[in-house]
Amino acid sequence: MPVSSSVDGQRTGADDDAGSRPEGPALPINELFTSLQGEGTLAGVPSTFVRTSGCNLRCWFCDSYHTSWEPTGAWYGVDEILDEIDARGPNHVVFTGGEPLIHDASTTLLRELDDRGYHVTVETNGTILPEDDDGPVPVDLASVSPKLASSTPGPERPPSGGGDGGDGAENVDAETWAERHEARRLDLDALATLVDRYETQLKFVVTGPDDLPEIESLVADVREAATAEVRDTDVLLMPEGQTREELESTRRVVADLALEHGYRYTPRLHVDLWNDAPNT
Ligand SMILES: C[S@@+](CC[C@H](N)C(=O)[O-])C[C@H]1O[C@@H](n2cnc3c(N)ncnc32)[C@H](O)[C@@H]1O
Ligand SMILES: Nc1nc2[nH]cc(C(=O)O)c2c(=O)[nH]1
Ligand code: SF4
Ligand SMILES: [Mg+2]
Repeated sequence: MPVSSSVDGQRTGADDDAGSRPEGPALPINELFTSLQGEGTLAGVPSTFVRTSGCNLRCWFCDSYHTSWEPTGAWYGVDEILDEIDARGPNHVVFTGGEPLIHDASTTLLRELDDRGYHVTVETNGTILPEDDDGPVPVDLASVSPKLASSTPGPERPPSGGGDGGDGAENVDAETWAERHEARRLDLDALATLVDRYETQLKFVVTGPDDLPEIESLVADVREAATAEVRDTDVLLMPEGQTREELESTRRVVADLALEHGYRYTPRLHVDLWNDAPNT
């Protein structure tokens, strides 16, 4: 089984409560664990996962909604997070969330990880760039998952966990969040910049064949806007599903779509192995 740690939400208050937030660069951490990378081109590689709380989007299917609009966990100093990563074996680190790049201290952590020689994958929705006043930060693999129209929540597709949109920072109703999600979910300039700066995989969550026209049109737009090449095998189709049972009904359909369009298929290895258990 994957190994979780003391940085797994035992402290209280994933908010700005000065009493629980350490001085200096810090991140609200939902979970920190060691597992096999379950998704994408590095699937199967032992990796330390750092999952932050909070997100700028509200995908109805989010498998990590507890980090995004029901934030749990606590603030940890970047130094504490680095100590925990150093104490584990893997050279591969996966920085995820929530949306990890909404936090100012994400760039501090990423620069430190680069200095220490880790291979770092950033799992991001592609709406925010990993950069600060000192410029772009080093990332070994940008694992970008642009969100399609089929991710937008609505009355018939309420967000997982029934979240009403409260994200710890401000409380707005579900309808407002649906509008915000729709307005924010795609930023072509940010996607093109990620492709130009980093080794990038575009990892789409596919709910069914109706998603393919939007994927094809978005990939064409990114190719047009970016200078770097986007190969068909850099485009990954990932079946939507938080549980083995859900994946059972989507993965064959999505695998066939990948074959048909020449894109790459990615499994959700961790779901196959450990279903929807936390810290996996
Ligand atoms: C929880 S997100 C965190 C990183 C970032 N916010 C993002 O969306 O890319 C991690 C990965 O899980 C994917 N994901 C979330 N819910 C999913 C689901 N129900 N089925 C398949 N993939 C899902 C996301 O698209 C993303 O690739
Ligand atoms: N094993 C495992 N692999 C993953 N790859 C990306 C994940 C994520 O939630 O970002 C993830 C995850 O939650 N678990
Ligand atoms: S972008 Fe979507 S999938 Fe990623 S954490 Fe936010 S709500 Fe979840
Ligand atoms: Mg996950």
